[in-house]
Amino acid sequence: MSGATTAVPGSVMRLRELAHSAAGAAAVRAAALLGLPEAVGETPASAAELASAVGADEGALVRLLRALTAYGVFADGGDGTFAHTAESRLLREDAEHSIKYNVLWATEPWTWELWPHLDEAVRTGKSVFPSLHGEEFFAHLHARAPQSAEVFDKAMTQSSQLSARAIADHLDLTGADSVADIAGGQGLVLATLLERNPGLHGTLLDLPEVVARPDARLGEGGSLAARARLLPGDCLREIPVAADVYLFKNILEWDDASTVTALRNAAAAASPGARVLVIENLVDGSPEMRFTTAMDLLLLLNVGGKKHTGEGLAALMERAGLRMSGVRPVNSYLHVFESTVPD
Ligand SMILES: C[S@@+](CC[C@H](N)C(=O)[O-])C[C@H]1O[C@@H](n2cnc3c(N)ncnc32)[C@H](O)[C@@H]1O
Repeated sequence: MSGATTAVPGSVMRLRELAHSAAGAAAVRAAALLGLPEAVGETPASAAELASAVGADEGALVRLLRALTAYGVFADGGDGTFAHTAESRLLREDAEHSIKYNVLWATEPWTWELWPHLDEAVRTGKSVFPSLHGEEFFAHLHARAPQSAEVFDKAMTQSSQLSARAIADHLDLTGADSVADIAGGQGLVLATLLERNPGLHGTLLDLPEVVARPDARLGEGGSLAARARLLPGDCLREIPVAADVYLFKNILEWDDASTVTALRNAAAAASPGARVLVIENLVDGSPEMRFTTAMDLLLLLNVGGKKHTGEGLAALMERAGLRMSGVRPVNSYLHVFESTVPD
């Protein structure tokens, strides 16, 4: 090549990269599905070794690794070898803060079907899921995509692993005898709270398919089973549990009417003075706006829901008849909205 080169403006590159960002999502999903993060050990491995370990075409695998290294997922040793980075280690299932299932969940086949309909969802303000699949998202998942539902449960558990200790450090449950974790997934947060507060009893309410696969400590024979109750149910219909503290973590992400219904259902079951704590990452309080706003759009597409602003969430809690008593950060990205059930 010869002659002067004209630099492509940064804005052109940024917009092109944005338009092709599905390739990054696909690459990170492929790495996880191929088992590449497990195949790369503590010392750099050659492409040939990796291709043989994961059963891939070497030339194509080099291209995948090249794409991933451009995102900082794996490092190119420059001599035909590839090594782990902090990001690629998080894709290992055995990593301390693994987010492998978060990555798989965010890139499940159903997400690829939804994104092209974003303009339609923005026009209507409604989920496109029922018109595409003839049923609501969670019903569809449990009835027709049980493997995807399992990925979802594991993803939620991995997300909670990142914050459960901070939540237990943060929540002062002195004086409380009972806590109900509403839509608490497999119960990692509840188990952490019960371990931290030896006198506390807890109820885990979630959909039947989810409470059927609880955290091992809460299930039959588990170390906390004597203080735990597993309650299959639908919190949008009823929350049939009396507790001193009701916890809603990363669940009030439906349309506003459903969010208010869930909170009202808790208030209806509670005695005056019971605490209702909502833990969320916010679209106006997150240092990770690209992540939070992406989640916000995905929630619009799949359940017609949203991530909240701090003001918006507090307003919904008040609309449900709760008395707000404060908002505090739990860590760099989660906030706890504290309220009580009035007399
Ligand atoms: C985003 S996850 C959050 C799980 C958990 N609170 C956490 O932070 O790890 C949402 C949870 O809500 C549950 N869920 C969805 N709709 C529900 C409903 N109507 N009643 C009870 N649980 C529901 C799902 O099964 C899932 O476990």
